[in-house]
Amino acid sequence: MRYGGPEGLLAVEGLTLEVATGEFAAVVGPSGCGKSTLMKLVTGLYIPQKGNVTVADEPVTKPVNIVGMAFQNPTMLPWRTTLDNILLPLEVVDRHRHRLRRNKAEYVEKAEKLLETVGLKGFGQKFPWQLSGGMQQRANLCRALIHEPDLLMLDEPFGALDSFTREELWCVIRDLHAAQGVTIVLVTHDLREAVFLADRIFVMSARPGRIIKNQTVPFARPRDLEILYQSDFNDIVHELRGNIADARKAA
Ligand SMILES: Nc1ncnc2c1ncn2[C@@H]1O[C@H](COP(=O)(O)OP(=O)(O)OP(=O)(O)O)[C@@H](O)[C@H]1O
Repeated sequence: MRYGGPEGLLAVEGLTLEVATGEFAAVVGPSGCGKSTLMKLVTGLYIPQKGNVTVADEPVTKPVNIVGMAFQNPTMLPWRTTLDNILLPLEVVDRHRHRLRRNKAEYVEKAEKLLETVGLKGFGQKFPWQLSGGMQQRANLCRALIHEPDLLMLDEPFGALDSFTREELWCVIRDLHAAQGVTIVLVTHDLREAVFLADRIFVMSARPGRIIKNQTVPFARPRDLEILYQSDFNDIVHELRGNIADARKAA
């Protein structure tokens, strides 16, 4: 994938990876290596000049609607309540728009249930600016999940949070993954986050990004936060850190 025409910037090249249905994959790598580009290619926001992207056995040729996305900065519309922000994807996607009009009460109930799952019961009528950063991230997750996506793409969704809130949200995501069987791809700079949450971790090279390591995480689920203090957990984090440092040096 090259940005800005034939002479433009080559963001990723020879980038191959496969994520199985229901799997939790994490993507880590040096800053600027093309992680967000990978997310945009998978979701069909960009179409690569060379190569193929396949989601649920279909070639990606336009934005994929079985995907839910959450990014680092929750972009909630300030003039809509949290609940109305969560319902927004249903208004945008054609297929859902008609159903939303007919079955609004059903969708409101679903949004309220999601809010409860992420610990925001009763906050639906608040405006985003009345919520803390961590609460907005939680609401952002509800918005990514409202249309019951088969694939959830998370791009640094907890980056801006303090470590306690981040760990709390790791558990929310862990439980969502266990309960809904959704396939998840998480881009993160936080190696502990990757090892805590993922079944498989892909390490990318420096730009132009490609996969230089495919690491299976051996820990059984459900994982408890206590695992963060185990030496075999930290060995994996340490090794990944070395892989990324080497990739940066090689750049
Ligand atoms: N729309 C765009 N137009 C031009 N260049 C872009 C565009 N988006 C990204 N790039 C460039 O492509 C390269 C890869 O960017 P990308 O955001 O995918 O990396 P990243 O690994 O997610 O970065 P970070 O870890 O810093 O968030 C960078 O050099 C970036 O400047």
